[in-house]
Amino acid sequence: MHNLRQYQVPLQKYMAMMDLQETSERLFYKLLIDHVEELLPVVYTPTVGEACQKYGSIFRRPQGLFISLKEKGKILEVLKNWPQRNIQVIVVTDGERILGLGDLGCQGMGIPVGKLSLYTALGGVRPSACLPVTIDVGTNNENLLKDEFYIGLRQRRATGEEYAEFLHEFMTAVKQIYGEKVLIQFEDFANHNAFELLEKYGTTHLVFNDDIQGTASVVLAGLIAALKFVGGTLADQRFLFLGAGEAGTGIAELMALEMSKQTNVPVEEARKKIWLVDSKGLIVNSRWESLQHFKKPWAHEHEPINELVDAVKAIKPTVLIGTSGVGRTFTKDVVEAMAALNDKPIILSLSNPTSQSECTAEEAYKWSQGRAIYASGSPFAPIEYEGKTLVPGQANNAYIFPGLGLGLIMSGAIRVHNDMLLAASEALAAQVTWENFDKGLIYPPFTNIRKISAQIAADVAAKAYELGLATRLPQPKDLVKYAESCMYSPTYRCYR
Ligand SMILES: O=C([O-])CC(=O)C(=O)O
Ligand SMILES: [Mg+2]
Repeated sequence: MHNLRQYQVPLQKYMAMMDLQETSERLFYKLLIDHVEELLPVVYTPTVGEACQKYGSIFRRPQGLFISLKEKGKILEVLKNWPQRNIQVIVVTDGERILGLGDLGCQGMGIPVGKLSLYTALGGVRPSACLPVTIDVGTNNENLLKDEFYIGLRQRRATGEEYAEFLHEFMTAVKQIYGEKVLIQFEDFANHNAFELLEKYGTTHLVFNDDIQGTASVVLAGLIAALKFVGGTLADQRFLFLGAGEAGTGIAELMALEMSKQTNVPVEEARKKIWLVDSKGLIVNSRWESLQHFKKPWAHEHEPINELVDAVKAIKPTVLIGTSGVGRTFTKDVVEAMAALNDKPIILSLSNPTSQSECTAEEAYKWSQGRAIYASGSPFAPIEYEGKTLVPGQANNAYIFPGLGLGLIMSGAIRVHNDMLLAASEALAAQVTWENFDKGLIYPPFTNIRKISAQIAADVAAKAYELGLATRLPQPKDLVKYAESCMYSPTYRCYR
């Protein structure tokens, strides 16, 4: 740690950590686990974003498996080149929508690598059971196509049937070589592929889209925790989203599902409490014809509104959620409008990395006179406000996917079910204490994350058994203990 702390620049720390992962995996994980709050922002959001942007020029080793269009027809053989055979989790991207940074082509590899290191550090999945994959079908990023250090195919993205066939070959090969119980996490695909892939493979593979489902589960957990302390139910809230992509519609759907369960109303009814704004304004019925299919459930009856601030004033939300991938969109007048409507406005600015955050923690507190309940996707430092220290929480997927993945693996689950996501949310929310909330937190600190992951894993596994989706029989008696016993730990012997 002393060594690492010599570096002032986050990207240098990142490179030093990547070198360490290569040369001494155990030490890498030992550091990451023992200093999780300090090192998470280095190996993961936000620094991983910059690393992906510069991936070609800081390239040292492949780190994961690149599967390019040139290997069409041979994907099974390519998978066999990977030195490990006993794979339990694959994180795969095609690099088209890396965080809120857009198309980074095959430089998106930083994301599967980073996410899988968290599977190990936070969720205890053995490093050798993790396989990072980047599918290279080209890039539409002109700067990368011209960049002499770009490491991927220099062609525009394959689309349509060519893309679908290539992905299908990959999905088929993965099941053939690793079996039915390998978990495939889709990460940072563009909207136009993400929803379809999840739907298409959800019935044949153990798949999970972190941007749609992981984000949803984390945000729902934060809201359940917040309501535990401020009072009220989900159904009492009015929600407004800026951004109607994977994260926005994913969160909205999971919340509607939870509301429908809590209050026994049909999910279509619950959806009416949730409003979304996209780049063309409030999503309303009159836009129906031109809406992408995943936005259609959110079109309600209202006159068109273009500006977010006007939508806030018209809809009067109690909760405002930013998932647009565009930074600085929660402007002063937007936050002030939320603060005028609510005693304790809940404001979540979820876009990543930090540069894309809808507003900073300081802005949310300052513009709401310290009243906002705020969390962000990328971390912000604590803020002093009128003598009180307010600690912004991090509403990041990293709270959920490692524990969820462990739960799926340890129960031998063969499909992911929405009820498992709800179980994960409730398990996470249950870990938030009054002491956390008093500081402004709607998530527990990351320092206890391995315990939290074990709890999430146990509850997810319990749900898998209940739903008849678990294949590891008989069911272990104490699932928390069992989860803990399954977790990889980078231990060192003590010789004196
Ligand atoms: O990586 C993160 O911090 C969360 C995430 O999945 C994304 O922003 O796409
Ligand atoms: Mg992502």
